[in-house]
Amino acid sequence: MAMLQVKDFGKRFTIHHLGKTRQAVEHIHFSLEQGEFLGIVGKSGSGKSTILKSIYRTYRPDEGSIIYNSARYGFIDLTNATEREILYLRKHEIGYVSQFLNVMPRTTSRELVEKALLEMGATEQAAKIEAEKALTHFELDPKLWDHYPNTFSGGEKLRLNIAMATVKKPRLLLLDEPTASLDQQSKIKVREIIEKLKASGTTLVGIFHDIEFMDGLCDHVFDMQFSQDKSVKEGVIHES
Ligand SMILES: Nc1ncnc2c1ncn2[C@@H]1O[C@H](COP(=O)(O)OP(=O)(O)OP(=O)(O)O)[C@@H](O)[C@H]1O
Repeated sequence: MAMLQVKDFGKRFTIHHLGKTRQAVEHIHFSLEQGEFLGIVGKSGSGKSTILKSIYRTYRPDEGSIIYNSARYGFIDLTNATEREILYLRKHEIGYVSQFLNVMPRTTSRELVEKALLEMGATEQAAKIEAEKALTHFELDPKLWDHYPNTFSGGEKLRLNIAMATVKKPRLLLLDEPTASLDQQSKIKVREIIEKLKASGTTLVGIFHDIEFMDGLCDHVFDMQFSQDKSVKEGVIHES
C-alpha cells in the first residue's frame, strides 16, 4: 500500500482585501511507496509549496484527500486529521524543511537538535552524542553550537533546520528548497543524508530549483505544468 496518496487535491486562498478567492492548485494526484522520492517541479507561483504545506497541514486543504500511512494511526487523511493527530505526526513521523527557521526562542542550536532527538525517545546521553554528530556533519561551526540561531546566516539556519529534521529519521520528509542558500559542499552533505534516509525507508517529497541536485535522487518527477491540465486525469509523473 502507498505511503502517501494525494487524490484530486485542491487549495484556494481567500484574498480578504479584494473579497475574492484564488485557486492556487487543483486536481493534484500522485502516489508514493515507502522509500520513494518525488520531486515537484514547475514555474514560480504554480503551487509547489502549497502542496507541501498542505501535506504538513500548515495550510488546510479545501478539496480532495491526502492519505498518509502512519505508524501510529494507520491510514489517515491529513486533510481532516485532528490538530492533536497532526501535532503527534509532526513530532514523530513527518518532517518539514524550508529555507525559514521557525524555532523556540532563546534555545541554542545544540539544544534544538537534542530536543528533536529527545522527542523521538532518545536518552539524554544519546541525544547529546547524536546532536553533535549531526551538527558536525552539516559543518555548523562548533562556536555556534551554544548560540541562539536568530543571528545565524541564511545558510547556517538552513543547515540547522536540516539537522533538526533529519536526526529524527522521519517516516515522511517534506523538503521545500532545502538547498537554496547552500554552497556546493553543503549541498553534497544534504544529498548524502537524503540518500541515507531513503535507503532506511524514509519517503520524501521535495522541491528544488536546482535540477542538477535532483538528478539521480528522485524516483519520480511531478510536473506542475501538466498537473494543471484538466485533460490529464492523473497528473503526469515522469520516471526519472
Ligand atoms: N497564504 C497565501 N495567501 C494567498 N495566496 C497564496 C498564499 N500562499 C500562496 N499563495 C498563492 O498561491 C499560488 C501558489 O504559491 P506557491 O508558493 O505554492 O507557489 P510555488 O510554486 O511554490 O512558487 P515559488 O517557486 O515561487 O516558491 C501563488 O499564486 C501564491 O501567490
